[in-house]
Order: sequence, then C-alpha cells, then structure tokens
Amino acid sequence: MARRDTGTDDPRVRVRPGKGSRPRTKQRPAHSDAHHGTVTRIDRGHYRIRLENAALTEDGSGDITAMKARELGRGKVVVGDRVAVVGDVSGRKDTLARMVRVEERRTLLRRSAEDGDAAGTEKPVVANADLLVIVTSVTNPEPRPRMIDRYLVAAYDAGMEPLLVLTKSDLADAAPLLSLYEPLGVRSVVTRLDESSRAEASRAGGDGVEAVREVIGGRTSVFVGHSGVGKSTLINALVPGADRVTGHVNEVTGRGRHTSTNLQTLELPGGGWVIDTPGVRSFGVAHVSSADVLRGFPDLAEVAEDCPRGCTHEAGVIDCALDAWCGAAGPDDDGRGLRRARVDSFRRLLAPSLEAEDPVPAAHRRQGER
Ligand SMILES: Nc1nc2c(ncn2[C@@H]2O[C@H](COP(=O)(O)OP(=O)(O)OP(=O)(O)O)[C@@H](O)[C@H]2O)c(=O)[nH]1
Ligand SMILES: [Zn+2]
Repeated sequence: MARRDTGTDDPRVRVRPGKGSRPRTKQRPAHSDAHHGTVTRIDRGHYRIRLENAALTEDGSGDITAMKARELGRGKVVVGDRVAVVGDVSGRKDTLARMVRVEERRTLLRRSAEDGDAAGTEKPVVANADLLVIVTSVTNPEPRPRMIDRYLVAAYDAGMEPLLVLTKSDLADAAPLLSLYEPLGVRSVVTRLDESSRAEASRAGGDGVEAVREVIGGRTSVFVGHSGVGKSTLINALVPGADRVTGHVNEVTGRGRHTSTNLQTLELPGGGWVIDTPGVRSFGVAHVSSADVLRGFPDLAEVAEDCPRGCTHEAGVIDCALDAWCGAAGPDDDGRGLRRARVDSFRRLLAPSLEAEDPVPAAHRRQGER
C-alpha cells in the first residue's frame, strides 16, 4: 500500500539534483538565485504564488503567477507547497515565472477518489497546513458523524491537528455531538452565526468566532464541511472581505460543486491562512491504515507497541494491547471508563467501521441510492 512521501506523485522524488536518468547536456546551476514562495491557488496549470519577499513584485503584494518548469516532471504540486521560482517575478500582468523546485512537505492532506476510474487512488490536496477545521452544523443539515470521522482520519494521516467547529448552536444543543468527540480529545468550538441574534451574540463574544480565531491565528488551516453547514458564513466572519458566497450557492453556475481544484487561500487579518475547499464534497480515506490513524494518538501508540505484529487494533482482534490497557487502572482512569471510551472512539475511526455510511434522510436520497 502506498505510504506517505513515497508515491510517484511526490515531486521531491524528481526534483533532487543528480537523480535524473537522462544524461545532462550541461551542468545547470542549482538555481541558487531562486526566490521562495507558497502556492496559494492553481488554475489550469497556472500557479498563483505568494513570494516570501513581497517587495520583489511591482505592486508589493508578493503575488505572482508561475508555470512548472519541465525539469519538475509530472509530480503534482498542490496548494500550500513551498516552492522556488526563477525568471520574471515582477507579478506584472501576463508575466510568468518558472517554478523549479518543491520543498519537502511538513504535512500532506490527501483524499482517495471514491468513484470513477480512479477509485481508491489517493490524491494530495493541500501541503504544509497545520489544522483541519471540520465544520459541521448541529442541525439543518443534520450532522453526519461518519463523515466527521473520515475527516478526522484524514487529519491524523496528514499529520494535521483537527479542530471541530459546530455551527448553528442557536438551533439545537451541541452537547450530544460534543460528547461523541470528547474521548478522542479533539479540540472543538461551538458557533452561532444566525442573522437575527448575530449582532447581539457577537458583541458578547458568544458567537464563537473569537474562539475559532484564537486557535487558527498565525497558522494555516484547511476548512472542510459539506454543503449548507455554514462554512462560508464562518469564513466570511473570520476573513473580512473574503466574500465567500453563502446560502444555497451557485445555483446559476454550479461552480464549486464538481471540481476539486478550486481551493482558495485567504489571508487572516493578524497573520495566518485559511484554505477553503469549496469543491471537496467528500473525503475518501481508503488509503489510510490503522497505523496511520494511531499516529494521531501518541498515548495509544505507546500502548500498541505491545501488540502482536501486524495487529490492526480493531475491536475483537485477539491480544490487542489496547484491551489490556482498558482493563488496567491508571492515573488517567479513575474507574469511570475513560480509557475504554477512548479506545472505543479510536476504534470507530478504523476500517471497516469507517466505511459505514451515515443514514441519508429519505427526502435526500437520489434514485438508485439506498
Ligand atoms: N441559524 C443559523 N443559520 C446559519 C448559521 N451559520 C450559517 N447559517 C445559514 O446556513 C445557510 C448555509 O450557510 P453557508 O455559509 O452558505 O453554508 P456552506 O457550508 O458554505 O454551504 P455551501 O456554500 O453550500 O458549501 C445560510 O442560509 C446561512 O445564513 C448559524 O450559526 N445559525
Ligand atoms: Zn493492537
């Protein structure tokens, strides 16, 4: 099974000098004059890049457009990648710089395709992000815990910290959903951004926006969530001028519904980045193994070192050390079953339980769907 950083999709595999099999006609300089930046958007082979040294661009914004140099090969470059560019970095209209190198990735959010020819193959989505902000409404639409679980798995696999944001708390109690994720230790924030009570709640700090800002400030966050949960409303509150379209979006153009390439990078006032994922409707995690998920739980990973070789840690497997740990007393468990709850919650994130679908209300079923 493919593992992180080893796929042929990994640009680093191709960019290390001296590894090419083709003989070189002349020794190229290693682009020591290159400038560094971060990919903020990708549009049909054109890469929008924010340079570290914004003063290089004519308008001082640091934003330029670049194409991939042929020497980079076919490895995929994604939003969030740190890259080196040469050539015209003025950012003037119709100028194109050349992207010559992709730096090693600190984290890599991936998804596997769920349908079509590519089903099961994994795709890199965003590099170097710190947080996966999972936006879910407590009602309208109803929360989908299996989907939240898959997002969590994607975050742990990526090496990112998950943050659960429960929206629309003016409409229903967030407590039942919160209690589902408490044993996992997932950080969470409850928000209410309804039109009517908004101004009042916001004055009192009760809308939750400040609490979200505190967690994401100065960091790079990827926002995910299915349609209608209030993701755009939240992003607009966090990033003034973001102008994310809210409501039942894009009925005219349908834009943002079917494509997964239109990730948008927005700058947080006071520092940090928000990456919106308007086209990403689902997150297949077929490529993730138990061991990948375990990395998100250092305490359980330590316990699992005593497991038999190849243990999947799933419920019911023989001699899994997690079961013995649940039975033993410890300072972190005073008889209230905290260890058991944590292990059970962790196991919920493992295949095959993860494959289970959320029940879809009859009214939302399409023909042919169960
Ligand atoms: N009552 C209430 N309504 C909210 C809240 N947040 C958002 N809404 C409403 O929920 C609807 C959907 O919000 P959006 O922000 O467009 O949702 P989205 O997640 O971006 O959905 P897509 O744009 O389809 O991806 C809008 O009518 C919002 O006004 C909230 O906290 N409480
Ligand atoms: Zn085990």
